[in-house]
Amino acid sequence: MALKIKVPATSANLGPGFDSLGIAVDRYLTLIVEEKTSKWELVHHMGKIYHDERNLIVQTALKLVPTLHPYRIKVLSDIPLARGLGSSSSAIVAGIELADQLAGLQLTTAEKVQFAAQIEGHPDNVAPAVMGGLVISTYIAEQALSIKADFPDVSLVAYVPADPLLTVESRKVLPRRLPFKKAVAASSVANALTAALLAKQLDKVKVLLESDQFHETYRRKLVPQLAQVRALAHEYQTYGTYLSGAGPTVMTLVAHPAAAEFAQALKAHFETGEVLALKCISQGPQVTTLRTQSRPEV
Ligand SMILES: Nc1ncnc2c1ncn2[C@@H]1O[C@H](COP(=O)(O)OP(=O)(O)OP(=O)(O)O)[C@@H](O)[C@H]1O
Ligand SMILES: N[C@@H](CCO)C(=O)O
Repeated sequence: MALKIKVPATSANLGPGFDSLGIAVDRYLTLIVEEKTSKWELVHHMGKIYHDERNLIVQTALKLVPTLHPYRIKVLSDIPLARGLGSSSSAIVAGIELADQLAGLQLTTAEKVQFAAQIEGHPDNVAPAVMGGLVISTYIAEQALSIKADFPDVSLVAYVPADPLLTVESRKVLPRRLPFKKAVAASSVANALTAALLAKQLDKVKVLLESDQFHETYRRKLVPQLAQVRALAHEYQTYGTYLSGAGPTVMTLVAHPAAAEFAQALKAHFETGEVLALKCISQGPQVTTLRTQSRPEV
């Protein structure tokens, strides 16, 4: 028997919800856990990602259970790496599910989010990767607290630039401090956006999603495509454009009937990069047991 673990991609921040808001989207990291081996062996075609115990998936699993026996694992992914779609969070959550399954830990959802957030450094991507849907997170006394909600029924169109941008680099341009008045104003925009999303008031979502004062101002020099996508989006029936995670992906909420046309317009506008039609999904990780003879569908 082999084990299959499938973890969704995520899009964090949603404009002003910096380090707090995130959604799960329909791209996946998939592990096929095959057989016990003498050393960890990760079989993949993902470029400069470790194939041995230094891999983030295994590192995470070993942090939970240092004595975990090594396995050969096939890793498949359609999540672009270091592009703002939560690839590292999916790897961390996959590592937690791996340890949970192999060692029979029976971790709770809250324990998985807490552990994943400790490794990732913030809960906004890992929480929806564990829980699915739209998740609003914070820390209270160093404990991650995450609330899952429905996301409005809209299409998501992502413009994924060709060049990667590591989160660690994109965080370096952020200010170390914000003046009190500015912090109050910025967090009130985030509060109102959360309310508008929950109340499905899409007309208000648009202006709030595009009024972030925490990070986009500082990061726009790293991602000039943000302003370009936003300007183009204003010509279509859209509900706001934001920098997905730490960038460089730029995400737009689009009314279903306008999604294909807007995606075409993005493709025509940019000579490089990729345009992805996505949707928010309510399911978190899926774990299934496979018969070894059958070829797994991924
Ligand atoms: N499947 C994987 N296996 C092992 N390591 C991975 C995997 N996916 C991502 N990583 C690691 O995570 C790094 C990218 O993480 P980073 O936080 O910079 O971007 P991201 O998670 O894709 O985007 P964001 O956090 O902005 O949504 C990769 O360079 C790699 O080191
Ligand atoms: N909130 C994080 C998401 C990327 O990990 C950031 O914007 O840096």
